Amino acid sequence: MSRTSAALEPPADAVRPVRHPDAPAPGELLGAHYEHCFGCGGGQPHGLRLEARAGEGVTLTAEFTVRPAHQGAPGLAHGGVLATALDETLGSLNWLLRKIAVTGRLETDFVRPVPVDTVLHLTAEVTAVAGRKIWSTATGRIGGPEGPVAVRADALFIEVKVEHFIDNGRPEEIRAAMNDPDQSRRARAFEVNP
Ligand SMILES: CCCCCCCCCC(=O)SCCNC(=O)CCNC(=O)[C@H](O)C(C)(C)COP(=O)(O)OP(=O)(O)OC[C@H]1O[C@@H](n2cnc3c(N)ncnc32)[C@H](O)[C@@H]1OP(=O)(O)O
Repeated sequence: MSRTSAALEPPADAVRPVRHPDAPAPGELLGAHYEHCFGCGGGQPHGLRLEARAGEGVTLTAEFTVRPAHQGAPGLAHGGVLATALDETLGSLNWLLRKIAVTGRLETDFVRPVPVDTVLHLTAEVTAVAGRKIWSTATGRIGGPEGPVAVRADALFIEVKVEHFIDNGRPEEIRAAMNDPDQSRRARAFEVNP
């Protein structure tokens, strides 16, 4: 299978990622970073409700159960939904670095069809960092954490300042997120150091 594009090959001067000292302990559930996130929030009726758990180093595991609302072909997960699960999993890794970053590029291989009711078992890790760029990779398996690979992705995240969201997001949601009395939830909505 073809490997990814040149933009997803870290340069020679890229460095190994460093887990932030305040990152959640290995095994700890990350929880939703924002209630209305389609990938992980509980406030989206048809959202993925993906659950990610910190791993060792800058790695994590995640699970997503394909529901009927996630179909593309009859009885099968939509490819865009699977890409969303990969994007959410990869995006969650940045919480272990305590960096605010958005997806710049996401390249996905769809290896096997994923039926409704299947649990997709994901693993992900940051592979390299250079300046504002963060390279990461994820794999999704079915039939169990050691089952056959169904999807995989490589990605480049770009670190941004919190103003990225404040300046570009719809004011209504930005205001609501910033006025959340819970400081930790307020911070996590934008993945900012609390
Ligand atoms: C907040 C919490 C999130 C928690 C998890 C959520 C998981 C889901 C994650 C997402 O889905 S985030 C939403 C989807 N992504 C976006 O909406 C991003 C939209 N794009 C942008 O806002 C800008 O294009 C971006 C911030 C990514 C880059 O713009 P900048 O003006 O800041 O950067 P610039 O264009 O100067 O590029 C900086 C470097 O990155 C490189 N780069 C930027 N975009 C790239 C790209 N798409 N592909 C490859 N390289 C890219 C660029 O070539 C350059 O490399 P060099 O430094 O080596 O010159």
